[in-house]
Amino acid sequence: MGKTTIIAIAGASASGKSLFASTVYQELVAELGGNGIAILAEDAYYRDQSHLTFEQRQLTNYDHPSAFEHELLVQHLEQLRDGQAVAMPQYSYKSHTRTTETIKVQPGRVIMVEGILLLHDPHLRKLFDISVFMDTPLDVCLLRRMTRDVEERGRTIQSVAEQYEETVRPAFFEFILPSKQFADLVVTRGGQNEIAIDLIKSKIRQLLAE
Ligand SMILES: Nc1ncnc2c1ncn2[C@@H]1O[C@H](COP(=O)(O)OP(=O)(O)O)[C@@H](O)[C@H]1O
Ligand SMILES: Nc1ccn([C@@H]2O[C@H](COP(=O)(O)O)[C@@H](O)[C@H]2O)c(=O)n1
Repeated sequence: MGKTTIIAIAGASASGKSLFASTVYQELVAELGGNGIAILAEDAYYRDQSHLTFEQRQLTNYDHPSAFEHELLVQHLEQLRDGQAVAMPQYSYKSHTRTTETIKVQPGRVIMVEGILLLHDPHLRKLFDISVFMDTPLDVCLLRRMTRDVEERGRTIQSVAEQYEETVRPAFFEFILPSKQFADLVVTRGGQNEIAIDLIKSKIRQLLAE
């Protein structure tokens, strides 16, 4: 196998990172088959908190870099780059901790990883060959997060609003927005920007053909 290319997709919560990454992945898998492309989520690397009570887990700041086990993500990306499969943790937003399951991720010519603080961490940045930043207005992100977190993550509108004010918005300005300078490609209109999706797909097709 040739050199592995690692593509990072960063940006605010609910900016469309996961929709963007999964659209690129699914469309290429439908076209070329699953071999050669792998996809990881930074959220899977939230620290395990199974030793804490649910009430204690609710106090964690999930928008601060310390909430993530980036050391493990770095290790897994390095292993994938070196041709070894990894066991990606699985995370539950409802219980605020990892589940007991893991998913086996096979190495590929192209690895995509998406998450809010990927470009903030210099150790991770060193591993990325291509960095994308989803530049979606924060009010649009909040509205999308409100719907998604109530429908999919077991939250109430009030809890989403409180968390947004307390940690999500401050962390956006402290950590996420300043990391935009490290992106190669800045994408507007979230996970449905077809031109940006096509650009990344073309790049991946080209890498897979080399
Ligand atoms: N361009 C878009 N138009 C409409 N809805 C979108 C768009 N991009 C993302 N969404 C929706 O917004 C929500 C958050 O998107 P998601 O990809 O989960 O964001 P992130 O991974 O950045 O947190 C999801 O329900 C997704 O389907
Ligand atoms: N237990 C948790 C863990 C994370 N969050 C929030 O998730 C956001 C990051 O994920 P996205 O898919 O939205 O990028 C982050 O802003 C955390 O606040 C949470 O609410 N609970």
